[in-house]
Amino acid sequence: MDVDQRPPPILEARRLTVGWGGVPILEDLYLPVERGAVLCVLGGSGTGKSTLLRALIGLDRPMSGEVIMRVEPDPYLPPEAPRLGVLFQSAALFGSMTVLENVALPLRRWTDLDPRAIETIARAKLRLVGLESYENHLPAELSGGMKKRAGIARAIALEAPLLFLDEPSAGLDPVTSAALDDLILTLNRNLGITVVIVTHELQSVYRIGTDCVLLHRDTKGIVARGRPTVLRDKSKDPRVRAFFHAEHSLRSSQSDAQPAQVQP
Ligand SMILES: Nc1ncnc2c1ncn2[C@@H]1O[C@H](COP(=O)(O)OP(=O)(O)OP(=O)(O)O)[C@@H](O)[C@H]1O
Repeated sequence: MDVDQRPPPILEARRLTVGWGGVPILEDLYLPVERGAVLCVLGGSGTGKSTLLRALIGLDRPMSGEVIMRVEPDPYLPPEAPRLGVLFQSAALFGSMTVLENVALPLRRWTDLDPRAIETIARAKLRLVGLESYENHLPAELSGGMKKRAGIARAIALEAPLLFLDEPSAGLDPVTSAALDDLILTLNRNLGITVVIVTHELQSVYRIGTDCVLLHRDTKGIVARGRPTVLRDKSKDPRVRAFFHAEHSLRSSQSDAQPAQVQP
């Protein structure tokens, strides 16, 4: 018998049911996330991608099931400090603080480093995301893409090994969006950060995704899982083909069959 030599998943949702007001949106989900993956969560509008993300990061309590996160404790942080980073669609920067202060915030909250050390670390994170010249700007003075970069710098300020991104390219032009993809790849490949990303942008999925799950309203679950280009090219499932090829709409759930935006 083969013995599975792979390390256990860094994140594992087991028998997870999530929903609102007692009504399940996704039921009995099993979702392991491999260490080092860039997992794209895909699905039509309203299939529960954001709801799932909120449960995975512990922001909302699932109706049932559990989420197991296997990350090493950081000896320099208190045990209750977050070990995951999150970038919401809005980037959620504090408008009255400079970019540097925004990035320094988690360090001020969770470490007892002196202010100069905190500034040094925050500057290093800004350099990593290409915003070193903007540390004294206010968020309102940044473009959409820069705000996302600042949000990512803050999300990784505490060296989180897991990063969750909710539609990072929303509202960005294709060039800015591609540059953001490059940054996500750098974080993944150079720093080893595991990424879970909700996105509608298929070009981005093909560029950065090592793995993806396709959610579907009919089954309230995952209808396909695998490497995005493999699902696109090999799947015979009409729901998967509809999503990746925009060939036909689904008989049973019209809105769910809307394909992701395919750029030329
Ligand atoms: N705060 C909320 N309260 C009640 N219902 C909600 C809430 N947020 C989402 N829902 C419902 O849960 C379902 C799934 O929504 P969710 O935002 O998770 O889907 P999604 O796949 O992320 O959609 P989209 O791609 O349009 O962002 C929808 O029917 C939505 O109306």
